[in-house]
Amino acid sequence: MSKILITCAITGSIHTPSMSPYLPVTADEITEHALGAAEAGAAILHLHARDPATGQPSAAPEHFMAFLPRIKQASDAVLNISTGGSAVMTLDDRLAAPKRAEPEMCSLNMGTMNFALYPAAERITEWKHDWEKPFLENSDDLVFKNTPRDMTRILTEMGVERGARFEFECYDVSHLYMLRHFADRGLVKPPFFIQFVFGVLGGIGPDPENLMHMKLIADKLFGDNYMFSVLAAGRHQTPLVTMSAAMGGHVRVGLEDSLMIARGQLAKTNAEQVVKIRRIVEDLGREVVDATEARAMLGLKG
Ligand SMILES: C[C@H](N)CC(=O)CC(=O)O
Ligand SMILES: [Zn+2]
Repeated sequence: MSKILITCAITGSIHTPSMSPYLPVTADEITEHALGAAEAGAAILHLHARDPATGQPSAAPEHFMAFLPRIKQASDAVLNISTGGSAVMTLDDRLAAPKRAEPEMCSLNMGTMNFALYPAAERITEWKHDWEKPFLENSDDLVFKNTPRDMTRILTEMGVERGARFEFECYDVSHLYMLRHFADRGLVKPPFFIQFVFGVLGGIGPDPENLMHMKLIADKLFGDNYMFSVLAAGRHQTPLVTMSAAMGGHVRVGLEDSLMIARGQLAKTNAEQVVKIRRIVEDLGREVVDATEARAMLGLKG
């Protein structure tokens, strides 16, 4: 089986500080977690920022620039900056930091969808910050917006104008057809790095049959011109990313996607999840690629 690419998503914009004392929030914490994940074998670091005082998801370029140069200086890992940000942010907000940082890679969510986080609120009894409870509870009426016009703008301003390549986040089969549409329009060039996303309430369910189906349709739409990776939320993370590795795919882990390292046990670092998945994929006979190989595989600007 081919070599395997590990992505680590360091902090995200879904989990909140009251869910885990180990969620990195400050620039120091995000830098430390990112370097630890890279050291453990993650070739790509997927990055969001937070307000260091409150832990609230932030689009502010200064919050990103407080850790990006430090990570870049200390590691050759590929930096992948989110353009998804958080569903409560405008597109201008979401693009501010990526346009400022001009990274090699950005994420791109391939559609508009419900993004329900409120079930998580029901498990929390003590809140660290006032913003957390309303943020989670109001997600029952939250829409993550990425219309074809929004996606065209992101592809143009980050891809065409700044040379970034993309982690295409596909939360459903329909998102694969949307990517095909943009490929037919020549706005994206192969090889396509497609992240199958499972377990977000509003997207496709975290079932192995859905992973098989997503791959079946991606094979049909993109032939050999794509690589797939899998991420899955919470307790679905290890089973589904392991399945991806067994199917010849790539994997994404990190505290953005799951706060756990085992049933009922919080992960203390992002690196712990990278070490765990690395052991599993190497036991499956896969060879983990480093950042240089990842750049060659994905055709990054370096
Ligand atoms: C489910 C993940 N939060 C997908 C994600 O990482 C989206 C993005 O940042 O653009
Ligand atoms: Zn993200």
